[in-house]
Amino acid sequence: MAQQFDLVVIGSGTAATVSATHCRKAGWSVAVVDHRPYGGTCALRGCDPKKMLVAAAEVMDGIARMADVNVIQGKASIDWAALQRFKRSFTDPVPARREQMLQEQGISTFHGKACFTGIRQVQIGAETLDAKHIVIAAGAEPAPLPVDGAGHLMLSDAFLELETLPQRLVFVGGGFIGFEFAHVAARAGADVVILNRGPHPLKQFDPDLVAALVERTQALGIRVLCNHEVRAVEQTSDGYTVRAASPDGKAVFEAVNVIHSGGRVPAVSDLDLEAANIAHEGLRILRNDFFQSTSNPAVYVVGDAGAPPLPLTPVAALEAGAAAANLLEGNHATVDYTGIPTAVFTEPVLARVGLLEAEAKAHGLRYRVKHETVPGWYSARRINESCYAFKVLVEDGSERVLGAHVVGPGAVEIINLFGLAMRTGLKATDLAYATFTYPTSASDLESMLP
Ligand SMILES: Cc1cc2nc3c(=O)[nH]c(=O)nc-3n(C[C@H](O)[C@H](O)[C@H](O)COP(=O)(O)OP(=O)(O)OC[C@H]3O[C@@H](n4cnc5c(N)ncnc54)[C@H](O)[C@@H]3O)c2cc1C
Ligand SMILES: NC(=O)c1ccc[n+]([C@@H]2O[C@H](COP(=O)([O-])OP(=O)(O)OC[C@H]3O[C@@H](n4cnc5c(N)ncnc54)[C@H](O)[C@@H]3O)[C@@H](O)[C@H]2O)c1
Repeated sequence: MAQQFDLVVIGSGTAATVSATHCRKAGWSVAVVDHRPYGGTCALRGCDPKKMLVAAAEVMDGIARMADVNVIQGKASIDWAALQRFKRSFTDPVPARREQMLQEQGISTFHGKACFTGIRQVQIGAETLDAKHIVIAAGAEPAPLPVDGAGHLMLSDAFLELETLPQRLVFVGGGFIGFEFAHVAARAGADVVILNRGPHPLKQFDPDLVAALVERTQALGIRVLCNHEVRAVEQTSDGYTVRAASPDGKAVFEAVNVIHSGGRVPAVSDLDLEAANIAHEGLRILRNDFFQSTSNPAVYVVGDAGAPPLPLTPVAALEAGAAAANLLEGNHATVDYTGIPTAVFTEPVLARVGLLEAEAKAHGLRYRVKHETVPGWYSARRINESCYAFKVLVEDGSERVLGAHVVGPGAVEIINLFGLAMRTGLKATDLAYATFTYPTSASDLESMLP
């Protein structure tokens, strides 16, 4: 006999938790299902564990910068096993706590892989759930790469769990994961190569600031090779051989581990979307502005599973909140993606909010721009940081901030302030009026305005 619910949510990550708890608070009967430990990518296999590892890299970088000016004497090193234990002190309790939190609210929790067996029906192993509504919050997974021996690629989940750090690593892809993990691994003493298919690594970011970060990355001993498309990974007696197509023909690299950092796609291929008449183009479910399937009105799709414009945790939460409001009160809530910041947690951080200069040009906007490289500014000098640059675009007439881009100390918090301005309609003149404590990264902001 099928169990009946007002709402079944597939996933237990950020998007799932937000939509499930909102609907439960309104009195709906709600079920959540996940086939992996409860908590989702951000808390267990993404943002949070990654930034625990970054914490050690930050300290190592600070020591290296101060040692360069003879302020720090002696050597420090990362004890990788201890770092992993420290990380697990955060991640290990997450699944039980998340499931308990849901259950305490009266949400039923299921374990197993869900797939559709009807318009409003989901199967989990031997259990059948009938639902008035279903939210797909199944997240994303590493993209299948057309690489011979792709099965040898280590996934980001496994990298974050490594008990010992291999001495030689190759990253397949120069995006978020490649750069963030490479910066951690290099600070922990590994020999690291990033191979990127196209000419532009981190292509979502300002190319001038990416160039500054690449220079800083290479100064750490990390080799960043563009126009290197990985074609094959072969197992050897002590690791792997990586073969890539390169401008010079073929390039060959040896590594103990080869890590997949070549992009992620919505994790919807096992859901049997056809069984529920859910229209899709490839792995992109067709949804309207209210996050509802265009072909099955009982189904909403949110977070990474819906291929959002920015596959980030805060976006998953925003979409799930809007979808829950639409489920409860009828379709009315959309998400404004303006002014949502994003950052690459290298050391130093590269961050962005709003439009790239090329996008502002393509939109035909009239703007002025200030782009400077400022390692001489006090915030950078104080910590002997050589990489500090920014680019800020302000629209002529309206004085709206169109886009802001920073690489360097405090970049992420500066970008958060620009994001606040963009989301709340503060003008560049308002930002200039603000008075921040000195000397801080925020107090650099005024000098960044064009
Ligand atoms: C290494 C890494 C680092 C990241 N760092 C950041 C960062 O610093 N900042 C940031 O904002 N974003 C970061 N992200 C992205 C962020 O983690 C995601 O955008 C966010 O977690 C998406 O949340 P979600 O709820 O949509 O999906 P998820 O959190 O991925 O949850 C989906 C859940 O659904 C489950 N599931 C899937 N299919 C089924 C099924 N058929 N049946 C049952 N359960 C199923 C999965 O097991 C998973 O638990 C990072 C991602 C990675 C991989
Ligand atoms: N700080 C953050 O917010 C953060 C951190 C990590 C991951 N994430 C999320 O995870 C997603 C996936 O991250 P990612 O780094 O895997 O993807 P990405 O899209 O950022 O970068 C993938 C890169 O791999 C390259 N590539 C693909 N196939 C290749 C091949 N065969 N050889 C060489 N290069 C190849 C692509 O050209 C691209 O530059 C991100 O889009 C982001 O949404 C976010």
